[in-house]
Amino acid sequence: MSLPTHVRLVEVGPRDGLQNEAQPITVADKVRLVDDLSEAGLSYIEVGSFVSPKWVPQMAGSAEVFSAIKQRAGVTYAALAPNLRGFEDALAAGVKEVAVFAAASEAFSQRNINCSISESLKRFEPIMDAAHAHGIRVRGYVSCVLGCPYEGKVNAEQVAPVAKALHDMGCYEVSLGDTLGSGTAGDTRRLFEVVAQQVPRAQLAGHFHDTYGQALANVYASLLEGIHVFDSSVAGLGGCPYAKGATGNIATEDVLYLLQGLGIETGIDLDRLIAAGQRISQVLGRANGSRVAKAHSAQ
Ligand SMILES: CC(C)(COP(=O)([O-])OP(=O)([O-])OC[C@H]1O[C@@H](n2cnc3c(N)ncnc32)[C@H](O)[C@@H]1OP(=O)([O-])[O-])[C@@H](O)C(=O)NCCC(=O)NCCSC(=O)C[C@@](C)(O)CC(=O)[O-]
Repeated sequence: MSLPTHVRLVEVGPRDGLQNEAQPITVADKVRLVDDLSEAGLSYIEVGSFVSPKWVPQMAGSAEVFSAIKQRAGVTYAALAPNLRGFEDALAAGVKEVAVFAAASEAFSQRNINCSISESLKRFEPIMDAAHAHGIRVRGYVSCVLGCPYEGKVNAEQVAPVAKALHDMGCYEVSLGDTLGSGTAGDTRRLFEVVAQQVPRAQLAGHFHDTYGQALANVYASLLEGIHVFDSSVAGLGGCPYAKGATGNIATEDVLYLLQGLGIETGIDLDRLIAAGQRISQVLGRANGSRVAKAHSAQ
């Protein structure tokens, strides 16, 4: 399969990245991050989550963040909603696109959203109805597509029915998440080959954590499988509160560098993106997780 000429990057740093930080982060710092990212040319930014603050305290100020960001034309600002309550809160905050999130592993589903996979899919149905009524687009996630922190190996055959269920209920795109970051390029190719029998490749995305250092190879393997949407996190921020030891998502800077080397367009300015990542890393007082940003600042 030939490589795409254009790739869309879904920036999940403000949500998937910051949700895992133990220290308090001010609304102003979150807003600055989102604005820096839109100014760097990201066209899709996951800004926050409308989840229980008891489960993920760091996302508690998401409505305030939405009301303070500079919303640029052509940029999608999205939020996670685990249930109808979350969807309604997102709607009240002016959110125009939401994401629902299921898992391919029962144990992770219980730890993350306190219900079984089938209960979660039932819970999403009223969200889909309400979203349809309000003209809101819904993206879907499947976590633990290549491994589960509680159950170990996850087969592509476990992932495909969950992805299909999300697609069938109206998610316009389903992002397959290697939450644990343990998958290899071979696993990734097989995953897309199997899932693409149920959901068109053009409606699938890759979401890779870099715990085992395989994320960039997995992006390349996905490109070879005809996937052209990837989730990534500036400065490699994050992890998952319910996947102990999992590191951040693949750094947006590193994916962008790979794509530029392949002549694939994204519309993102690498220098501005690196500056955004450096700034949030300083705010958090942690090393920048992007290899490209580190190399750039060493020059
Ligand atoms: C789904 C629930 C709410 C179920 O949690 P529950 O305890 O079963 O829910 P409940 O309906 O029994 O409600 C319990 C309390 O939460 C409140 N509540 C109920 N819903 C909401 C809401 N929407 N917003 C705010 N508050 C809410 C509700 O009002 C009640 O408050 P109380 O009476 O105790 O004061 C909970 O498990 C939860 O919020 N989980 C979120 C977990 C999460 O955000 N995980 C991280 C995102 S997923 C991820 O990172 C993976 C991904 C997407 O990046 C891909 C990958 O890498 O794999």
